[in-house]
Amino acid sequence: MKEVIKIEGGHKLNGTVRISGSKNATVALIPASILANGPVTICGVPNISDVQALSVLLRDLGVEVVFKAEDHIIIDPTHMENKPMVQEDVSKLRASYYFMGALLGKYGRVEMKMPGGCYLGPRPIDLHLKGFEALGATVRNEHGAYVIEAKELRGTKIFLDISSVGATINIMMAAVYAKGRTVIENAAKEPEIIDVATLLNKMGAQIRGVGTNVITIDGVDNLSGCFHEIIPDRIEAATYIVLAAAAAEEMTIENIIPQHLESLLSKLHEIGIDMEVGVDHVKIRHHDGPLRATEIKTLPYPGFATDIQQPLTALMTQAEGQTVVTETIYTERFKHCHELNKMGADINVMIPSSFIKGPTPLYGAQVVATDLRCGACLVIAGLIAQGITEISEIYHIDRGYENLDGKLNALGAKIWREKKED
Ligand SMILES: CC(=O)N[C@H]1[C@@H](OP(=O)(O)OP(=O)(O)OC[C@H]2O[C@@H](n3ccc(=O)[nH]c3=O)[C@H](O)[C@@H]2O)O[C@H](CO)[C@@H](O)[C@@H]1O
Ligand SMILES: C=C(OP(=O)(O)O)C(=O)O
Repeated sequence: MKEVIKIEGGHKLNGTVRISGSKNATVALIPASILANGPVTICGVPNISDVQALSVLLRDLGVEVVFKAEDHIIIDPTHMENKPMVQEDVSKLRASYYFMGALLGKYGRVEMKMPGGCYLGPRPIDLHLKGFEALGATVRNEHGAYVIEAKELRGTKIFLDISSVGATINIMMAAVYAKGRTVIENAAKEPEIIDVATLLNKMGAQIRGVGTNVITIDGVDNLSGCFHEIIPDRIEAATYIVLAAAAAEEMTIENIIPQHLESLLSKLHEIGIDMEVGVDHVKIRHHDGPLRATEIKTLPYPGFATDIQQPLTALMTQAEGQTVVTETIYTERFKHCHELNKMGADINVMIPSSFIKGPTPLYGAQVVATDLRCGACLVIAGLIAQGITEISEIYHIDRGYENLDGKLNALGAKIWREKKED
């Protein structure tokens, strides 16, 4: 039996939605916790399947994991054992690659295969591996698994050819116990990287420069347990903001950091969305009259996030004129366009761009969540479509959106899950 999400479109949304802790921060904070030599408590942990998958990986390594209250997790690595990572669990998500940096940093050895996660075109990890090698590790491939080992990790200067989020975090984790100083140049600047460095510094690490493109890590001998609260999820926030712009009368999105969303908010202002930005919330009101088409180019933070272009595409089907989305991070990240066309959209993809002609009415159809943010895009399209939309492959959506159906139904949407024969 497989599960699908069904949405009856056309219901106007009203009310307030609270944004959960950041998926992309959480999935790095959890592996980073094993670098401590005592229990780490993290609060604001979203209830998503990526977190469940990571807790299985932790328990495989003998780490004690306790879920407390609603959103607290206690991770105690005191009795952990470094052994090869179980492939089936590793391939469930992208972020399992953070165990490479964390285990290498703590034990000088890690053995695991390629991580999973959304297929957005090729997603190599060469920059992570080059970074580990620069720190003194050897990397070899044994029967399809990476074996990364080092007698001693030594600080050095590492220039990233691409400012990769994953490579920046992974090298930072591998370097916290290295001898001497590591400098990462052309480092990524995403807010989730700052969150991970904040956790590591609370444990006792010496990391400076996060949020700029030069990060300096001075190796230390010991890291201790600590308490940390995760930043709000800027991609979940963006999804609900776009969804409100598409389908709400009046909706407030709360528990957000508006500075993390500036590239989106300025784009929404440009296309004519009526919004009020507060210290920790955004209020969106129904827009009378046509939205303006625009041009969007995805870029590393603080530029327009690639994870947001897919949800935004659903809204842009309702704008007057032609919107052009150009992907510079994952040039093949356009599968959602094909699904939207099944619902009546008029989108032409010529990699690395999509050309969205609007406005086009959307109609309920059977569509596939080919990846996480494609799923978010189809949910938004389903909310404004006439009739019923059925979305399959929804395990992608559950990787990154906490209680999506509950949050939307509380706002007045009609969304539910059904089991179907395979
Ligand atoms: C768990 C997590 O945080 N996922 C996010 C993270 O993914 P992830 O960390 O995998 O993305 P990266 O920032 O590493 O990727 C950026 C670009 O660099 C390339 N690259 C990356 C590493 C490498 O070794 N070699 C290489 O060529 C990638 O193919 C891509 O074109 O950042 C992406 C870009 O903001 C987001 O879409 C993902 O949601
Ligand atoms: C691509 C994403 O996730 P991951 O890197 O975990 O596959 C995403 O969050 O949009």
